[in-house]
Amino acid sequence: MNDDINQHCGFVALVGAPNAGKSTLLNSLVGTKVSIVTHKAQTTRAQIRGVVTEGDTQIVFMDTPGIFAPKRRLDKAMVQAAWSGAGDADVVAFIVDAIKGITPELESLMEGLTNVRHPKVLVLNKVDAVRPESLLELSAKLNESIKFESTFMISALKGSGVADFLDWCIKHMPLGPWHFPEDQLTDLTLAITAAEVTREKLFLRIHDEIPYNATVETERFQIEKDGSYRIDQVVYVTRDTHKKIVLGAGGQTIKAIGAEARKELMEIFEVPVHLFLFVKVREKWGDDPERYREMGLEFPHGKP
Ligand SMILES: Nc1nc2c(ncn2[C@@H]2O[C@H](COP(=O)(O)OP(=O)(O)OP(=O)(O)O)[C@@H](O)[C@H]2O)c(=O)[nH]1
Repeated sequence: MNDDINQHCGFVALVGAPNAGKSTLLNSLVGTKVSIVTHKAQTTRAQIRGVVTEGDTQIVFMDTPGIFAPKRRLDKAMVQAAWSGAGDADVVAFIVDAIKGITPELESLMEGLTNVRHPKVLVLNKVDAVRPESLLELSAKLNESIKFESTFMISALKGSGVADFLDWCIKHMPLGPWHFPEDQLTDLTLAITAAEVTREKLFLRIHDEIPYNATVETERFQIEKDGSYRIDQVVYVTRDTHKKIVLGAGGQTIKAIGAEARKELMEIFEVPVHLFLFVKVREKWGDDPERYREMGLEFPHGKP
């Protein structure tokens, strides 16, 4: 048993531009799949947490939604959620896509970051795909404009440098009782995890035909007597044409998405999974404040 008095516990916010690799890093840190990863931007909507416990220390990683210039209401709520996540953290890890380098988007992020008073570290990601010289140059430039406690060069995808970053975080967590039991990897409910997995499979299969406002919700999550899980989910789209795309000819596409999601869910939960997918049209959900509340997103000034 761990002695409460010696426990350390803290929050690390993973902040960065869309597609910088935050979800990939989180998965690598936690060692299992808790946050969805796709090749498209803005897939992370709510704050997903992964928990790492090592020795006396527990770290709660917050995978913030990509912060970018807000256009629609949903985007504004996402940006708000991301920065409020950073404000609550003990350490803010700024994840930068080293392939892209400094972009106008990154510069505006850096402006926001200067207002965050918590200790900040720079994490240059995707080092597997860039030349070392350009990495050093990028690191020097970023360190000139922001005071980072430390700089890490990592490949979240290949795992290199991730352990050093984790060690640093472990050493910098304040004294305090753990928030989660030792074996808990994520505080997401099983239902949300299941929805995230299906959403990932949906977007991986249907790249460009449907917009990002398609969502997946778990309507029923039941643990059966034999220990297996029965999961009913609805894929919500905004148009009838999108519904047809998701279903595919003779229901082929949704069947394939279901099969992939089910396979992965069985690997994650380590029990047999019965997955039932439905597709429904719900118009303009992107402008419906209720939906944001369900996702845990707050609005500035209390209303959209
Ligand atoms: N080459 C390379 N690609 C990476 C690395 N880390 C992530 N990627 C790729 O970058 C893309 C985006 O990764 P995500 O982890 O989804 O990025 P994110 O920052 O969570 O994105 P949002 O949720 O949109 O904010 C994916 O295609 C990843 O495979 C890395 O270390 N090297």
